[in-house]
Amino acid sequence: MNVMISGGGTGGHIYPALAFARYIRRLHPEASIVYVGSEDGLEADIVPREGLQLETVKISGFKRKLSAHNVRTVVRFVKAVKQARRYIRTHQPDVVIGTGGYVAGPVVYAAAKEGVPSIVHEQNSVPGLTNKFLSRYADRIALSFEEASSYFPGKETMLTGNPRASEVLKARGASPLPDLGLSPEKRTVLVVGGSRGARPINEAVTEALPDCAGRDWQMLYVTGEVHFDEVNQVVEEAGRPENVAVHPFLYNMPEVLAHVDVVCARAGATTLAELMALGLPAILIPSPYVTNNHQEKNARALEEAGAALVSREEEFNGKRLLEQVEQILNTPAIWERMHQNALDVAVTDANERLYELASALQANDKK
Ligand SMILES: CC(=O)N[C@H]1[C@@H](OP(=O)(O)OP(=O)(O)OC[C@H]2O[C@@H](n3ccc(=O)[nH]c3=O)[C@H](O)[C@@H]2O)O[C@H](CO)[C@@H](O)[C@@H]1O
Repeated sequence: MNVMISGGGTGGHIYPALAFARYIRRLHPEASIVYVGSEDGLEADIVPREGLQLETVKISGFKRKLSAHNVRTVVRFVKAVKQARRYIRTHQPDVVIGTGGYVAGPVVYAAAKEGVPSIVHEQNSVPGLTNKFLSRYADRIALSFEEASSYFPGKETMLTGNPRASEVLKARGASPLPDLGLSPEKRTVLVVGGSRGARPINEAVTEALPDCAGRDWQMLYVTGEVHFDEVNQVVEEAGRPENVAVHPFLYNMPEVLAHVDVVCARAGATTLAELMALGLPAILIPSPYVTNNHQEKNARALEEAGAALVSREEEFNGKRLLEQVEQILNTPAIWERMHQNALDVAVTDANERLYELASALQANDKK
C-alpha cells in the first residue's frame, strides 16, 4: 500500500502521522511512503530524522478575524493545492491521510480533487479548523475520542485511537534507559509542556527547583527549544540539583516514557494518548490558548476516569507540583489506582484500526 501522509506544525499532529508511517513500513517494506509537511514546521526537522521522504508546501493558517493575512493564506492555499496535486501524481499513493495542522489542508483537499481516497485523523475531542474543513472532502474520519463524532454530522467516522499509543507500547520493555543524565535507581517524573514547551509549567518548575534537591525521585525536565536557554540559566543559578536533568526537546520520547513513573504536562491529545497507553499517572495543566479550550476537555476526561490531577494554569505553581508528585509517588495505592484507571480508558490498537480503514478504502477504490 502506497501512502501519503500529512500533518504538521506541532508534535501532536506529526507524531501520530509518523507512528502510522512506521507501522506501514514494517508491514510493507516495499511501499512508497511520502510525508508532506510545511517548509518551516517542526516536521521539517523531525521527519528527515526518521529516514522518511519529506515533500514540502508553503502554507499558513487562517486567523479568526478578517485580515490581509487571510488573503495571503488563500493565495498560499491555492498554490499549495497545485503543488500537492503534483506530488500525488508523482508518488501515486493508494490513500492519503491527514493528521491535522494547516499543512494537511491542501494535501487532503488535493487528494479529493485527484480522486485518491483520503482519511482525516483527529486526535482531539474537539476537532481543529483544518479537519473540520477537510471533513467535506475526506472519505473517512478517524477519531481518537468518540465524542468528536458530533462535530462531523453526516460523515462516516470510526474510533481508531491515536497511532502514537501503539508506538509507545511497543517501546516499553524493549529499550534501555536513554542517556539523559538520569539514574536507573530512582523513580522519574517527566515534566514536559507539549512539543513546544509551556512558560507557566517552566515557571512552576523553576519555583520548585530549590526544593527538588535531596528527594528520593528525579526530574526529567523538557523545556521546549525556545525556552531552554532561559530555563537552563535558572537551573544553573539554583546550583543544578543532582536529581534534575534538563533538555530542550527529546527525539526519543517512546524510549524515555518506558522509564518514567509520573508525568506533569500540558494536555495535548497525543501526549494523553501516550500516557493512557502506558498507564502513567498524570498531573495536567491544560493550555487555555487552544481552539474551544479543547485541552481542558481532554484533561477533564482523564480526570473523570481517575487517571489525572488537573489544575488550571493560574492555580498551578511549584508548591502544588511538588505536593502532587509526592502524593502520587509516595502513596503506592494512589499510583496503582491512577495507573489502572489510565489503562482502562486507553485505546492501544490504533495502527491496526487505521490500517483496516485505509485498506477498505483502497479495496473500494480498486473495485
Ligand atoms: C498549543 C497547541 O495547539 N497544542 C496542540 C498540539 O499540541 P502538542 O504538539 O504540544 O501536542 P501533544 O502534547 O498532543 O503531543 C506532543 C507530541 O510530541 C512529543 N514530544 C514532545 C516533547 C518532546 O520533547 N519530544 C516529543 O517527542 C510527545 O511525545 C507527543 O507525541 O497538538 C495536540 C494534538 O492535536 C493538541 O491536543 C494540542 O492542543
